[in-house]
Amino acid sequence: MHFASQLARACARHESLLCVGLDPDPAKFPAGLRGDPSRIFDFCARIVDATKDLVCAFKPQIAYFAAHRAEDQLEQLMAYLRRNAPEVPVILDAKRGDIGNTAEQYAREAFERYQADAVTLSPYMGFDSIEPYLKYDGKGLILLCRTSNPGGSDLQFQPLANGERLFEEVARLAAGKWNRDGRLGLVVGATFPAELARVRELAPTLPLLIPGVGAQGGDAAATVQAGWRPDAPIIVSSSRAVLYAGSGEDFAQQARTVAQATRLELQAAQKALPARLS
Ligand SMILES: O=c1ccn([C@@H]2O[C@H](COP(=O)(O)O)[C@@H](O)[C@H]2O)c(=O)[nH]1
Repeated sequence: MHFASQLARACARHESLLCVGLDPDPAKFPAGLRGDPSRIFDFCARIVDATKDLVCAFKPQIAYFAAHRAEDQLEQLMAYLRRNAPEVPVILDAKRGDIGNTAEQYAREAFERYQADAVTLSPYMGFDSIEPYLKYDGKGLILLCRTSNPGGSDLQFQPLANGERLFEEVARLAAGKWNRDGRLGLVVGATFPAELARVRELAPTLPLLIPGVGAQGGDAAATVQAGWRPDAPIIVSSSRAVLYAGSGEDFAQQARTVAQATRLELQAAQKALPARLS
């Protein structure tokens, strides 16, 4: 199934715009698992079980697995997600970007090895670095546009000859000539609601993956206001605030409590939108 359809179904079925980011850091694990990289899968599986009915997507971040030589546990987690939460699309956060023949290998990694439904990519090497991923039918490609970190402005805010800023050009390309079969989306940080609104203007229907609520301090209500429209999906991602909500035996229950609160905050913001927007 097409990534956009999977996402729309999961959003509707779970009445949720929330994505839980799976960034497993053994140093932050609860007592009993703490400091043990061989328990990465176990930790993530408990979080998945506790939140799978509350989310529109999961987003494992590949670095947290690779850094601990735990790619096998990422494979195990992807298989677990397919078995236990088949209705929830999985976005592999890998931020890949390279020349075509290397990109082919990264695409194979994301879509064949890990069987992700979508992958995050850096667009700064141009369209030929994106093209190999398009060979995988139905898969979503989510391009970095206006990232959530303060240093994102260093390059993404650079003005171009036409007066627009670089992130605006990325949004235009993704909504226009690069979006050959409607499978592109954009990453925009919740920490910059004004730019989020600008990206929504330039890319009125593209799915936006929005990290930055929770630990980075982005405002959930402002995010919905700036980015969500009924025909314009947003995927609001939170990792640490959910994963490490508790450090005791009840950590998964604590994660659920925070995920549920964030989901409800996003729902309330949807309902508060003026009728002309919703
Ligand atoms: O602009 C971006 C793009 C990606 N990320 C990733 O999202 C999560 C955020 O984690 P939190 O704990 O919720 O802050 C993490 O995996 C980043 O690599 C981002 O933060 N900003």
